[in-house]
Amino acid sequence: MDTIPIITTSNVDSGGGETSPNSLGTSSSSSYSGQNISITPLIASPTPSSPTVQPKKKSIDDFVIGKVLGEGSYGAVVLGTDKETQVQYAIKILEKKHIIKENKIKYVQIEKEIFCKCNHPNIVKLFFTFRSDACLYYVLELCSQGDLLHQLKKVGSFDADCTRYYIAEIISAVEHLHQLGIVHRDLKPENILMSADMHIKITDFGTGKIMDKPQLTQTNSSSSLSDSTSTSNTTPNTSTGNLEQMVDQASASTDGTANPQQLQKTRANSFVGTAEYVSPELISNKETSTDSDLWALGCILYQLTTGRLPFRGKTEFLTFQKVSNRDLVYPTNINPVTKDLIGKLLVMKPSDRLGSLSNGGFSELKKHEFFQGFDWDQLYKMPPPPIQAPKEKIVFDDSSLDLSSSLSSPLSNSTNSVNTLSPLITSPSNSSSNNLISNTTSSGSSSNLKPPTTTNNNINNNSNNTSTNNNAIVEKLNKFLNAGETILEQGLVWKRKGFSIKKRHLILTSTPRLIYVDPKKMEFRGEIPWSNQIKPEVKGNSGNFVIQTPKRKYNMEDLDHNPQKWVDSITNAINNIKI
Ligand SMILES: Nc1ncnc2c1ncn2[C@@H]1O[C@H](COP(=O)(O)OP(=O)(O)OP(=O)(O)O)[C@@H](O)[C@H]1O
Repeated sequence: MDTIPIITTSNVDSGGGETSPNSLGTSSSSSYSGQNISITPLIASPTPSSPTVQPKKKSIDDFVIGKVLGEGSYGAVVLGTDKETQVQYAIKILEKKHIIKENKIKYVQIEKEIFCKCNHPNIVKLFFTFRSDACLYYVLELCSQGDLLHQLKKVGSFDADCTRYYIAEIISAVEHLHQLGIVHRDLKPENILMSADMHIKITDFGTGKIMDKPQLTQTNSSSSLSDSTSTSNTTPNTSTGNLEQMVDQASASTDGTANPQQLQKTRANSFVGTAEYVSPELISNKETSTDSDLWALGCILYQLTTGRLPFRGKTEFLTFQKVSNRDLVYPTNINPVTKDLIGKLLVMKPSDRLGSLSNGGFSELKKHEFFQGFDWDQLYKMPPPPIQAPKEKIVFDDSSLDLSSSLSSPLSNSTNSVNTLSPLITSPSNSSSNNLISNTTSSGSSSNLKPPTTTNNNINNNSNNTSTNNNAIVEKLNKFLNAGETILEQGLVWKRKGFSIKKRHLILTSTPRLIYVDPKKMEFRGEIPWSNQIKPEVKGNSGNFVIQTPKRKYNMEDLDHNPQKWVDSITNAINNIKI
């Protein structure tokens, strides 16, 4: 069984939810991964020059909250500017009630512990944590250039220099994790963010695993453990944790859904990351080790080089089958050295993967011909090369063409983490209904859920302007309509209430009614009471709008940055009723 031991670290949030500056500073000039370099100058601008010197306890009131940067399964991430220093951060807001309801306590705790342990220029830094009655806040290093997938999509695939540089940064970060005994378990371009100066920053440790023992390094002068590995001396503690206490306190004041049985189940279940990057050993026997990350690394190298996912079926089940059979097709004109490295990472037997402790470790991986002439010691001093496509187009043999694995396919707009494997493996029929198309549609980016271009039409009539995708969405929304009712406007919005930010599908109906639903679960969440006094108004220029009712103000942000459409549609609906 896949258990997740918890190691209590000295730098984990103090009890009582006090502000807790990350203990990064304890090794501010530490050597990690054997690179004797100072961390501080490498922190991407604009980051605090001295994250350790934070005498004052922080709270959310110390930050000016800006736009929503993204949404994860536990909550939203917003831009936050420290009022005192003007430094910008990404603030992850986790709703306690939601964490409890979704049984995510352990995952939230693991993520925080891993953030606290890490001290590497290519891993997102956690600077502060604090809490309010309703939320937990993680103040993180801001990565303003989106994620690696976003960068890859801009050019299709990376040229050799670019691939080598970014793979080297990923390797350096993964080596650091493994030296700390941390397995990421969900490495993929979406979890690799980009800083303002275009360095990669690995994030999303919610599915990470802290091994009982940190991975021993190879006998190699350039592989000493970093200062921060001293946390490995700490006592494993599987029963209590400050975060748990916090959430327990919260549960006392909510609906008390965090019953022990549920929590135990969550702990016992094993997250497997994302189908396309999952290693064969996880599929066959739910085994996970640092070697699983090497498989994912091979997948990422393939993806950056070719612009395609190495293993991609039309459903998760078919993807798992491809992984299990190592059903891998290379472009006909792939560089043989790159192909060799991919082949040595995508090896079925985990311990035979290049970089595995039993196969030379990271020092051997770094010596591969792919990195010939690459000065690892200079990695953090070199400016990143420009992101560009190779001069020669990547060519696949036509017979191997599987559009579903292409980056340009809408299927690959977003790959979603999946929880447990067993049902998907044993039940193909089940898996086909669980495929990534539906996952992507329900939880994917706004680009997948573009609203129809026309407004004030009966969208249910499937006008010519409406894409197939939109029709499918509208069809799904039909269940929220009353008899004879049609949709006047619909689209994804961020709905803000205090510091709670939720993604909702807002629907204006012909009755008229303004209802909002959970777009992932497709469940009704509420209704904005309609009256002729309702007043919609655009706020600023970043997609925000408010709907003022006699009793309450609803703050929204249109994900397509077209708040005007809501103001127009609502105003039209009011006028039509008046007439
Ligand atoms: N440090 C950051 N800087 C800038 N944007 C960020 C940062 N961290 C997260 N984001 C944005 O917020 C989104 C949500 O991040 P979060 O870590 O909460 O969840 P996730 O990685 O998408 O998925 P999940 O936690 O559900 O597995 C990211 O996809 C990214 O767009």
